[in-house]
Amino acid sequence: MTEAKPMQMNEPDVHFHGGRATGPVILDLRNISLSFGGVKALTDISFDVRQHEIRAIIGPNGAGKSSMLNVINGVYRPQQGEIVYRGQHRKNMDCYGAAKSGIARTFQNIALFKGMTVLDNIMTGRNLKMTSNFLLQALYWGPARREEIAHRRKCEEIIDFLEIQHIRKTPVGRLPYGLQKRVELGRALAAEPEILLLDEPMAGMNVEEKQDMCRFILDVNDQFGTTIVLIEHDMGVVMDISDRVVVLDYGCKIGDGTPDEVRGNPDVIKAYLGGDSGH
Ligand SMILES: Nc1ncnc2c1ncn2[C@@H]1O[C@H](COP(=O)(O)OP(=O)(O)OP(=O)(O)O)[C@@H](O)[C@H]1O
Repeated sequence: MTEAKPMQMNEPDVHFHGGRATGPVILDLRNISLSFGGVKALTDISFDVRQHEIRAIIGPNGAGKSSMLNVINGVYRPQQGEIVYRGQHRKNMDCYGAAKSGIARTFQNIALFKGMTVLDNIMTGRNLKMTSNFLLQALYWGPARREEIAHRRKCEEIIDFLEIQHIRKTPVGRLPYGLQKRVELGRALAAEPEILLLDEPMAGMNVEEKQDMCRFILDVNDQFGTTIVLIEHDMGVVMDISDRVVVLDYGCKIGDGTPDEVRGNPDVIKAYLGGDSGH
């Protein structure tokens, strides 16, 4: 994979959160409102994401977290507000366009091809990068063959990085849940995204699996320079790995800042302790 240039201390617009450097704003969500019929999923939400940042979105069930990720990757179009991505006002972008522009995501419920091997699942993440036409691919001839070899090499690099060499030929459906989540991360990484959206990457994992996943998220961010936006319910994980945290409740933003700032925010404490959110 292409390694990111290390962030220079004297670059303009470089910020430090918890000792790690983040760059200028890469994604700016301004006054986003989204409803489904009478249900207001998001009301006037604004926050930004800096390059190379690990940005968490937290909040009780039904707070609007997944809807927010779906707005970022073009699955939902908000009725109000604007999205500025890499300095450009993004209009009418669907999820294909978002993926093409460098935004990849994983899902709350694993969305892999269970009968296919780990390697083949990760290869599906390269689809957008494939340039040779269908006929050449079918004939497996010339440029198509060279291209496929290059894509496979990239996938093997990801497999090594995620330490899943031993299961590369195993059908995904036979793997334990924690490893399936890791394969899903691998598929998203295969697209070489600039921004990676992770929807509850640790859900359903045991402590050891969570530790592994945390390490991989930090390594992806560190070694490839990938900006990460994640939804996570495990507060220990969120507070440990995030640079900044945005807190939603009933579709409204009630907190935004460093883990320490958010931890001390009375509205956040009330949302988590005052209601029956179950967290
Ligand atoms: N496709 C949809 N159609 C109708 N209502 C929806 C849809 N998607 C989300 N909602 C509603 O929008 C609100 C926010 O839901 P969302 O799934 O974004 O919350 P969440 O914070 O991700 O919750 P959870 O932690 O339970 O995953 C909820 O009231 C939900 O019922």
